[in-house]
Amino acid sequence: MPPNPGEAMSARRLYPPQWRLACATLEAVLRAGAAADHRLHAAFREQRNMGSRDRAAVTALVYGVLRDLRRLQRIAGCSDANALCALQALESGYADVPHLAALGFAGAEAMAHRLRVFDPAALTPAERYNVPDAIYAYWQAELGADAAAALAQDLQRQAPVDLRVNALRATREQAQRALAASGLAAMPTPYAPLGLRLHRRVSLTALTAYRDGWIEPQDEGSQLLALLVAARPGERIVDYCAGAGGKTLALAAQMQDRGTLVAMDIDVGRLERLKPRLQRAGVRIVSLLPVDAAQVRVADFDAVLVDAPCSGTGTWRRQPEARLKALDLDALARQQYEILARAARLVRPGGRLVYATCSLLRAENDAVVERFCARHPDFLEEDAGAVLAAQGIALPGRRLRLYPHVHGTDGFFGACLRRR
Ligand SMILES: C[S@@+](CC[C@H](N)C(=O)[O-])C[C@H]1O[C@@H](n2cnc3c(N)ncnc32)[C@H](O)[C@@H]1O
Repeated sequence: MPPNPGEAMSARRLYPPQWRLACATLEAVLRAGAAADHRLHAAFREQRNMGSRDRAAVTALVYGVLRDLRRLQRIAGCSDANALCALQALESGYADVPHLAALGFAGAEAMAHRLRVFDPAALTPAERYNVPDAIYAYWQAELGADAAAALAQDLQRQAPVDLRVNALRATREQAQRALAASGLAAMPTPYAPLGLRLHRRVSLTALTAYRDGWIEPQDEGSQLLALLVAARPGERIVDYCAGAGGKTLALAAQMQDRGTLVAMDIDVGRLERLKPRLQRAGVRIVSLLPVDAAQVRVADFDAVLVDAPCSGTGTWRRQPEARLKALDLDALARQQYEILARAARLVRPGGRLVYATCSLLRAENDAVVERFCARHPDFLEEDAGAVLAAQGIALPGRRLRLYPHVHGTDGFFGACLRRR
């Protein structure tokens, strides 16, 4: 925060098109539930005259508000997008009061005053860390006050850019050298053997290593979930909720592009987005099929991964607006159980079933696995930590639980089951 908000004469210049686009985007996210990144991508594509600085300023304003929404709403006393953008601009030094007034925002002086007199001690921890009250109370009860605060604080931060090196094209060291040649320092991730981490955002599509299929953006935690499948070359595997295929690509690389890999999803539009990624990665073993396609036989696969749709609480670093979604946890858990039970039919006797989410809520994780095991005595749970240990990864625990404040990854959950 500038020392005296509203009088920061050194304020960076915020141009009218940047201000208008930031306010309009925020309005769409808050009122219509739009996804901020989609909205911004579409706007930047349309407004070709916006350069990288414009885009960076708009993105910083919109995400700055979304990461800190509850605190800013308390200060503003309202949820008006312009008021919230103005507060963010004042605090981050993007604009001062005269500048905001020149941009046409009439409440600039009032917002600067509110900022000056606001007492941060008036905030509850849930407001300070921008978490819905019910979820914060749940984390406090489950993890304890200190861990809940550490988790919530980390979920407010910006995530690093994690990459998975495509072992079909390059080793981690080769990819690291290629990125260094493009001026990017990439550090090996602590747990995932093919992960690299960048600490600044770059346009990946401009990189030769990306265009040549050596690297794919993928959070380290998501890479670890794919490793729970322990896929081997020549196996028959289904990625039951493949979406745009982040984990399908990781599985294909584990399988050295040998065997059968079926990527399914209820939303075939998402699967379409996988096609160019498969081509870039040099993967040929993947068939894209709608969920429960007739040609997929039951009890015919060595392993099935269920990366279930969920609340996404573990990914709030990347999608801060996901906190705004009203959650019906009972309905989500029912859907997750049903998907897991349908997918389980495909597993052959002796085969593996992996249940994964990017949720940090027991109702979507342990409770679903326990309900499934209680109703499917032909499946036994195995030790997820042992599955990873067999691949040289030290993350002990019967179920994989990844937290940003502990592991530096997004939040994830994974459980390993085997059919008798
Ligand atoms: C967490 S996302 C998958 C992300 C993907 N595995 C990845 O790594 O990029 C969950 C996916 O489940 C899909 N889905 C929702 N309901 C489903 C169902 N009944 N059967 C199969 N897939 C479903 C959604 O369309 C969504 O793509």
